[in-house]
Amino acid sequence: MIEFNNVSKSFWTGVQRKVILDRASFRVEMGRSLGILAQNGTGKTTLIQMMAGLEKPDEGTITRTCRVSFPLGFMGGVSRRHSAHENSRYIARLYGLDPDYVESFCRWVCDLGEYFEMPMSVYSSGMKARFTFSLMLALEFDIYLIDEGMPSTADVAFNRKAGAILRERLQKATVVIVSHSPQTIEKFCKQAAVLKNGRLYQFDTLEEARSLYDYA
Ligand SMILES: Nc1ncnc2c1ncn2[C@@H]1O[C@H](COP(=O)(O)OP(=O)(O)OP(=O)(O)O)[C@@H](O)[C@H]1O
Repeated sequence: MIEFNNVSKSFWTGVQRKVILDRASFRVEMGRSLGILAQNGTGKTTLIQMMAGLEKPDEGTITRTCRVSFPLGFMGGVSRRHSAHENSRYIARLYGLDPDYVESFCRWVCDLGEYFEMPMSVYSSGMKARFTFSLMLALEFDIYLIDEGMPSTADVAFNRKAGAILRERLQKATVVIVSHSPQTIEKFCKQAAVLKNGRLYQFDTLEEARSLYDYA
């Protein structure tokens, strides 16, 4: 479970205060994947980073009682000077997992060919996205955090493979996806919420969430 209790978060831009959350309280329960709809620039990334513990709230508390992933696409902990091969083994050791398993899983999922042995600094953004996505799937989490759906890669074969693995993983794990697109959310979640004006409005169905979202 991830619980937000009276959480506020805002940024001072030098001109105005940009409010992301205003004393918001809500829960993400295990086994109930949640899609959060929000317009661009309203705080999707900030919210998911708070869930992961990468961004601190200004006020209130965030409690995690299970294994919560880093957000999909997050490059922290990955060294650009090292290859995907080295990074996957290193991260496996940090998480107490078998480096051979994590390396071979990532090698298979991201399908980078000879680039798997080259420093990540030479990867394209699509290659980096493929590697961090495969790494997230290789590690065992109870809740997976995903910012804007699948990695931004034009590689159709990868998208299909990664999507299939994610759907299989979701039979046991829970996912939180933040997106501006209801189409992205409906692929993975039945329950949905809308982030708007510093509040998170939770609904039982995506249709209900959509009616508030479309009204905006
Ligand atoms: N450190 C910061 N200082 C000032 N403003 C910030 C900071 N971080 C984020 N913001 C602003 O807060 C708002 C929310 O940012 P965030 O990246 O969470 O939004 P988002 O919904 O993920 O955006 P997008 O859809 O464009 O990726 C944006 O207006 C952004 O410019």
